[in-house]
Amino acid sequence: MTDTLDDLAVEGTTVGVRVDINSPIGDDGTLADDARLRAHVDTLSELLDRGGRVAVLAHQGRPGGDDFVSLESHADRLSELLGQPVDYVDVTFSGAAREIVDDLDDGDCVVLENTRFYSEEYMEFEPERAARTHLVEGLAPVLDAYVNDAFAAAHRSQPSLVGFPTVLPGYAGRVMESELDVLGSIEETPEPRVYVLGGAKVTDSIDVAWSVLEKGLADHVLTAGVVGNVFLIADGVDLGDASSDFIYDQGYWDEIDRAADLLDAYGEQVALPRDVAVERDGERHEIGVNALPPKNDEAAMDIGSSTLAYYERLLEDAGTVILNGPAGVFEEDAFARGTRQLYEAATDVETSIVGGGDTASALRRLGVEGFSHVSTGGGAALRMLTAEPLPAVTALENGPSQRQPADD
Ligand SMILES: Nc1ncnc2c1ncn2[C@@H]1O[C@H](COP(=O)(O)OP(=O)(O)OP(=O)(O)O)[C@@H](O)[C@H]1O
Ligand SMILES: O=C(O)[C@H](O)COP(=O)(O)O
Repeated sequence: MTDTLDDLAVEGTTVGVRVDINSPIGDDGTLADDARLRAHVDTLSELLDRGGRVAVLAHQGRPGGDDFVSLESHADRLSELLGQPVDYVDVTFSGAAREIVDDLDDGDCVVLENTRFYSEEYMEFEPERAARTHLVEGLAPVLDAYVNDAFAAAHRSQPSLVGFPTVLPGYAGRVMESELDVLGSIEETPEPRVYVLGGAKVTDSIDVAWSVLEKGLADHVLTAGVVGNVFLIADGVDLGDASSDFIYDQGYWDEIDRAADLLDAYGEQVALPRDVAVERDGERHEIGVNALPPKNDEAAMDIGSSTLAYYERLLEDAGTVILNGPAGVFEEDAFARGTRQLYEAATDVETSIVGGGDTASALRRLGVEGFSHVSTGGGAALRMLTAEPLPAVTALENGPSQRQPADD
């Protein structure tokens, strides 16, 4: 069990708070969506209201990407969301950063620079080694405690996630606590349990499928999106060149063999699309799998109506549904139907859990709501849904035993 904010004596304590505010960035290089910032408001406000001195740590993007930008606009938006000044500092662990953190007063909040501007933060380490990186060795001396609220990054073994709790008392923030609560007790959710695997992360989805079927966690796995297309090809369906080339170009061709092996081992529990939707004459056109390949070699962009009816029947009997990834190219109106209808059907299941940051924002855009839990995490949620440990959570659990008394 990890300690939470209930176990931390916050007043007068300087706390390094790792959040995940890795967000879409606009053409002007600033924040384009604040959903992930909103998620952390409860944790940050609680720490500030209880008299904490808060230094926010976070990453944005990956080196080389267009979204690999500074956290200045994130700090501006956090200031609006928290209703108090939030300073931004363009360094993370230098002498200047230490001085600013050391000078914080009770209730002050500062956002330090993008942790990934420092090369070690984009590497994975064992916690003890991560504790000896420049970031952790530089900053830890001016911190009294570490709070990890970055559930969405908890599958990474990077210094800001596993190094700090190895040298400082570590606590789960409110986002982390609620994610661990819900996703950590997957085995206790009502059965039958159905996993819906869509989207474009084929390797991750096949890993999840193997794992949940092997562990007996899933009664059925429903496939959709690019994942469904890979399974169709693995099942011997000729999807045509457009879809096949797409899968090849995305580097997923070898996954077809893994999907075929999975079908050999667990075929009866894995549901495949019965029809797909393509674009023909500028409109959505559905084709049954027996009539494939498409005559004009159009790409399969969504699951069709027969598949939806079939999947809805399987969901009617489910006690729990766990969904990750859209059923089609939801960004285009004509191909959003599969995602909207399938996810809407899932809201009727007793326990419905959605993993995947992109999926969550797709659902917001499509106006689908009513799930038991929408996770802030993509990869992290997937990993937890297979009942695998997350390095950042393990580091919190194993951290220094020294704990401070809670506030009175
Ligand atoms: N049939 C399809 N052909 C091509 N692209 C597709 C198809 N179905 C879904 N997609 C694409 O998959 C993408 C989303 O998949 P992804 O796996 O990244 O979702 P996610 O799991 O919610 O993401 P994350 O885990 O990062 O939060 C969308 O951009 C969508 O257009
Ligand atoms: O957006 C995410 O999934 C997390 O912030 C982790 O980001 P990463 O995949 O770049 O490590």
